[in-house]
Amino acid sequence: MSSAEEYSKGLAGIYVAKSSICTVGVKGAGLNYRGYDIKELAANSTFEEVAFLLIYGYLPTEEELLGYCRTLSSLRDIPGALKDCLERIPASAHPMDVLRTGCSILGTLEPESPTNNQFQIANRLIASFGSMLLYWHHWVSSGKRINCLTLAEDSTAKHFLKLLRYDGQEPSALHVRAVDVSLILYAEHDLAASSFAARVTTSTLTDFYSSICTAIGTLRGPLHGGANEAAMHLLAQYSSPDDAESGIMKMLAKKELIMGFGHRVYRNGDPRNPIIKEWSKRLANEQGGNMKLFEISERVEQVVFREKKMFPNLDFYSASAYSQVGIPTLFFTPVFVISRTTGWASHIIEQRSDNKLIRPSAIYTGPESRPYVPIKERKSEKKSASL
Ligand SMILES: CC(=O)SCCNC(=O)CCNC(=O)[C@H](O)C(C)(C)COP(=O)(O)OP(=O)(O)OC[C@H]1O[C@@H](n2cnc3c(N)ncnc32)[C@H](O)[C@@H]1OP(=O)(O)O
Ligand SMILES: O=C([O-])CC(=O)C(=O)O
Repeated sequence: MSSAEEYSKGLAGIYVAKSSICTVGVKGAGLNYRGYDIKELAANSTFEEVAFLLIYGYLPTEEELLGYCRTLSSLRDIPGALKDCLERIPASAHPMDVLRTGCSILGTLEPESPTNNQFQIANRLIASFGSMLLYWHHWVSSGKRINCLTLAEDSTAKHFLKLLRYDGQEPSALHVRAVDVSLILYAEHDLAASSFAARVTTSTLTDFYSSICTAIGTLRGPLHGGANEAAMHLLAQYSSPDDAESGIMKMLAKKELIMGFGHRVYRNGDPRNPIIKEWSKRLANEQGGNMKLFEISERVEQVVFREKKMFPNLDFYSASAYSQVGIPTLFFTPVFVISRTTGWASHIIEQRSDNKLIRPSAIYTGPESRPYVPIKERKSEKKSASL
């Protein structure tokens, strides 16, 4: 039993679970998914392979992978009742709220049961989050009811890009692979706030969808997954690397946070950053790429390192990479959802396999015990204008 003296704000440095899913910043192990180095996975595997690895615990054979890809393809369409609900969500809604809501509605239509188990729901959500988002997007932006199915052999990345553009054109192989690699990088990160939140929810023995809704809501904030969107808003303000340098210097002088920098666990760099940065540069060098955006990003990286010795996390160069493949800024964090559902699912499955209610304690700092004051004898203690 730990004591009040061992309290750690934000649970920093506190171990609260045993997990066999992933290592983050462990000396000598860096970032591994079930023992496999992220660099090797990003260079050689596909998102579907990594999803299988995380959910089922081992790398699939060729035949198993083929079967898994077929399963995901068969789960991409969404029920009519869900489409009806999506059509009622306003165009002004944040796309993360659309996914959180879509997940919740699917949970009412296809609830967890012995015939719809945790593995089936995990795959259903991985396969259909892109469909939910883009069905809503095309409806609210142009009144179009899209067909959420693309070719059976399309990967998750290709399905997403095809539905996003919906112009009948094939997305380039480079764009598809860039998104595929980013999905691999985003898939899992041990007890990041959203996965921890999912485990807390799971620990009450609730249903699978509730845990995923919790995780989406937690990922949405700019200190976590929402940082990729926030980083893009920041970069978009600058017209040149010099302009970016003076803007960042002003922010640092005011002690403002630079989104996409810093990390709770990594102290000397995020191992995913060089990989996504290389992809962002590669996209910038291609026809239609945005070299200026890459150069602005690189200058921001140099200035933040020079001034604060802080390094970019995965969210920073994901912003310029996603922007260059034509993903709208507001969809950056939803793409993170599609990928991280694999990690969340593996945490939900693991938590359930050896469950204990997660219920830590707080150090009480409120008033001493005091007598109840009858309402007629009370004087207002109001401190702020809002009630
Ligand atoms: C995929 C992901 O979710 S990765 C994380 C994405 N989030 C972001 O990029 C948001 C920006 N970054 C941050 O806010 C933080 O670095 C976090 C939330 C990621 C980690 O936070 P913590 O581990 O609590 O670090 P903490 O806030 O204690 O930072 C230590 C110091 O560095 C400063 N610092 C940390 N990150 C930043 C930043 N991005 N910009 C400016 N200063 C920063 C803090 O203000 C703090 O300064 P202080 O000691 O003078 O108070
Ligand atoms: O681990 C964290 O705190 C955040 C992070 O990098 C991730 O979720 O990928």
